[in-house]
Amino acid sequence: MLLRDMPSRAWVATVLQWIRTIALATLFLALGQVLDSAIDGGNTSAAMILAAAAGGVAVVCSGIAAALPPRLRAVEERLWRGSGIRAVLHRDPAASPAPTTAGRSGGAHGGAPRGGHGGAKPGGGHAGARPGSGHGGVRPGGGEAELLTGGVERIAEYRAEFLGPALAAFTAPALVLLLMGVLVDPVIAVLLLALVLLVPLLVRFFLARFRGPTAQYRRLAGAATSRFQEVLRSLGGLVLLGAENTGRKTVAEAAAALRVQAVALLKRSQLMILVNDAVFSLVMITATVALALWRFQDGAISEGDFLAVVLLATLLYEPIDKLGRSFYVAMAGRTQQGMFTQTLTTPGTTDTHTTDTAVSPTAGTAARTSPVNFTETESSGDSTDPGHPLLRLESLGVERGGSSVLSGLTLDIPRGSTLAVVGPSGAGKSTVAMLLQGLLPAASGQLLLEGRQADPRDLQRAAVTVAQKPFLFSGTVAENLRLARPDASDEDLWEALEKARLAAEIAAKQRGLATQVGEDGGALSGGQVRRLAIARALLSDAQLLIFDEPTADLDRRAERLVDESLQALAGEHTLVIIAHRLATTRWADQVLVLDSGRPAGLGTPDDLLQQTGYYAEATAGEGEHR
Ligand SMILES: Nc1ncnc2c1ncn2[C@@H]1O[C@H](COP(=O)(O)OP(=O)(O)OP(=O)(O)O)[C@@H](O)[C@H]1O
Repeated sequence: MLLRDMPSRAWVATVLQWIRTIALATLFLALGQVLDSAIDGGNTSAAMILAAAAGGVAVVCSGIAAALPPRLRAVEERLWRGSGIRAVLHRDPAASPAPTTAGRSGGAHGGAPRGGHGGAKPGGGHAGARPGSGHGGVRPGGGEAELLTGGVERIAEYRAEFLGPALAAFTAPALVLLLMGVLVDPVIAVLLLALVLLVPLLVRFFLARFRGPTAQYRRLAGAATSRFQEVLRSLGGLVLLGAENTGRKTVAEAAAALRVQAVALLKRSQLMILVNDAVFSLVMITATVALALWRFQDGAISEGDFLAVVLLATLLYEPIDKLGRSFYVAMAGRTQQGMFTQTLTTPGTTDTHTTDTAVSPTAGTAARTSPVNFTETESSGDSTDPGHPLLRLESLGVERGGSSVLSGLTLDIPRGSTLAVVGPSGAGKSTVAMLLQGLLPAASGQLLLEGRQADPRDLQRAAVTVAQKPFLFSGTVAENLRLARPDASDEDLWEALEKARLAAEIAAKQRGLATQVGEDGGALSGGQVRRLAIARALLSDAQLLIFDEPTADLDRRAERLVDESLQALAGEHTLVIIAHRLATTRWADQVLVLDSGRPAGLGTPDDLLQQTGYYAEATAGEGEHR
């Protein structure tokens, strides 16, 4: 357990602690010799020099061993947080960076995360890139935000500051007892060994007792953060509705639940400290003194040996002492590490269309316990099979919340074609988008990607969704674009902007690609934000680009520009456009009309306009309102 999680650099602290233990044992043995020599009237100087030297080594090793973990902790924090952020980013179809090659400091299993791809499932239902949600989709959910902040700190503390010293502390008794057995008295050493062997049993007992409450505490902390974020995000709406108190109550309830769990956890911690200090150390010292007295009275050991044995015993309860002091660090760190790996890198849950590495879908237990186990897989991005349409849907059905929301959907989406999906509210348009992006499973029928049965991971890699309100990070235009391809040159960025019909407007800005934008767009208009998201999606090299109501809430001019930018992609890219405004579907190759979860029409815009039905009626209605 310890070894698997331990970063390789933490071994330095472990080795230093081992040297310190041997030095301290040497010091105690030398002090025993000093006492014996003093009693016998012999020369004590050699033993005193040895004691002083050993003491010096112990002090130096302790100093270095104490200085190392905080540095390692900073490295671990950076790597884990980087890995988590990348996993979240990769979930956003419009923000899927190609892999970087950040450093790797770990051993075979326990290394720090490297810049690979974390699979990421829509975090606890809050953060997924739900195409129809109208949100950017990249924001981490509350639980994930908690993981990426406090969680990462706990993980780094556990891996960098607990594991190395803990391993040293747990193995130190073996060294001490060996020295005691060889140099003082094997009988005392063997009997104390029996007592020391109780430690692993105690550790198991407490681990089992703490695991549940710690995990529960972390879950509640995540839920509280999530509620808080939700309330913050919807504060404006809540105020308008006069419902601030509801928001306040929600947060207060989550905080109260967290408080109760925190108190329960503290109580258990106190119990642990009591067991450590009052029981184990007392038992250990009493037993050692009793054994030493017994052996001394039998004449088996000298006064000096007696002193050495008692002093050496103080090194024996180091493991339980360490455990008592840092138990919470270990439990919190392990729990967070497990949650981090599950939430941000669970195999088979996401990782969009990335171009060269991905989480192994078959990753085993080791992979699930550490986000470092990214395996290289082949890109699915470029493989094309001209014999098949890019996507084929055969009698597809989808269920949500236990009810059928889509059924009997059959259609082909050829490579380079544009499909517009239209229909009244609740017809199932977003459901189709989620299905095509691998975010919802098919309940019936089949979905073929290039002629092969597509599983959600294939679809997540192949498709990218540009959400209705794309999320921009605080940073420059270039930084926001490079989320999709970190190694893109400025030329690549301009090319993508050109295709998205945004290049001229960015070039006209004083700072060009270095123009600062923010979460709300900053220097950009709503339409420009959407075209920036289109450019970002283009940079990702996805096979399928899904646009979720790309022109919703835009004025006519902005709508026209976004529409032009989409048209410019037609033919070269495979597009699926979820459209409210039918004007944006006029140039589509085929239009799918949905009604109450069933296909109510499929054809070219012209064909559908000739027929009576939703498409013709809604198009006419739109014309009247313009
Ligand atoms: N999370 C969910 N759980 C259960 N049912 C859902 C869920 N989300 C949507 N639905 C239902 O699925 C059906 C299709 O919803 P969907 O969001 O795909 O419609 P839509 O055409 O995109 O609607 P809109 O234009 O209003 O966004 C609706 O009946 C809706 O109530």
